[in-house]
Amino acid sequence: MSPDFTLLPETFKAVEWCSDCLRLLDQRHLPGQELYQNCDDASQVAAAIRDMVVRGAPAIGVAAAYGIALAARRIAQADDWESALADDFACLEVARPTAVNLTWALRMMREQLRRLPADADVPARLLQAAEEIHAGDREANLSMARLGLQVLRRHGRGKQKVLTHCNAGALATGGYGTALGVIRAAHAAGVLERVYADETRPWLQGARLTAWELVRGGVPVTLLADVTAAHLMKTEAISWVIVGADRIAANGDVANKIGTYSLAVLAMHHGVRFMVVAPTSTIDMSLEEGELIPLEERSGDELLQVGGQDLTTGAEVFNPVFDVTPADLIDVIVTEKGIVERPDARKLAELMSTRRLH
Ligand SMILES: CSC[C@H]1O[C@H](OP(=O)(O)O)[C@H](O)[C@@H]1O
Repeated sequence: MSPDFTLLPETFKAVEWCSDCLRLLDQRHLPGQELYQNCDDASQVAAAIRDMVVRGAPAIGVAAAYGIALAARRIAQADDWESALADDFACLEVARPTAVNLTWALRMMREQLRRLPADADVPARLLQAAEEIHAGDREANLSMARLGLQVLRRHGRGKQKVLTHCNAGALATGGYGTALGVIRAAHAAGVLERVYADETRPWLQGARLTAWELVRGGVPVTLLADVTAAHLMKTEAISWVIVGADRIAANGDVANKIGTYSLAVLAMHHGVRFMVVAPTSTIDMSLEEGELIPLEERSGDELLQVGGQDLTTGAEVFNPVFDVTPADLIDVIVTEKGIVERPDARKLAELMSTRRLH
């Protein structure tokens, strides 16, 4: 019997609606400080997404949905709501390019707006739609945690050691986590010996966020430099690499935090299984393959300003913050709608045509 790990306490909320504003845990200051930023309008939410106050594909989508709800509350009355909200949708849509959950959430909000009757209380109904997107993501996290635990049990015996990259936890989602949701469930079920977390340069999501989340959750975690991953797989019995995703193309190629592709190549070389955990809101069936996914490049300052030290030398800086892992390096994609082993275009199309939820 799987444990009822839905009861595991969450001691923080990355994204929270607070009566008349959106409260965001400012992830730029973790782990040292738990500071919050309140957003009153869509442009503030867009800036928070762009500046990574809030980050993580599902969390970005949830925040953007609340951004539209905030915009509608400020407008209050409109004869043509689509026109009245056009600039708000536009500023949110361009906040970050890779996580498809952003455009998915805004599409859901736009479809909801178009379905509303003429006499609807639009601000109230759009807030309700944003809250449903938020709740739906959390439910999806819990479904994926259960399904991912089944996969770990199917392929392994006893307590397992896993490696994760970046942060795909409660901080990156509507609550609980995708990759870290599976890891939390495995720990609660007694099948996890230890999580190894890559520091994930240059933004250090692993060192600053994943380590913080897992220690607070009582999950045994060891932090390592990204460059240590190869040695770890060579010397330790790592059974899985478990990561999140920002966009999955129709053929199963996965865009995720920079460094994920190299982990997949290392995992193949060392016989370590590779699991991607992502809600179907991360799957972009409009893109045939991963090379079509827009990969964000961020300021070179993220590499040059390290620990208060300025590493500027005049050298050019290349700072892509996502890469693409081809489907043939992925053993399983876990979604809330089901598990896809050895993903390919046919299997993903079949999954996306499924309405059932686990
Ligand atoms: C649960 S998806 C989290 C996903 O988002 C991260 O990127 P960023 O921190 O830049 O928003 C990373 O790719 C994670 O895997």
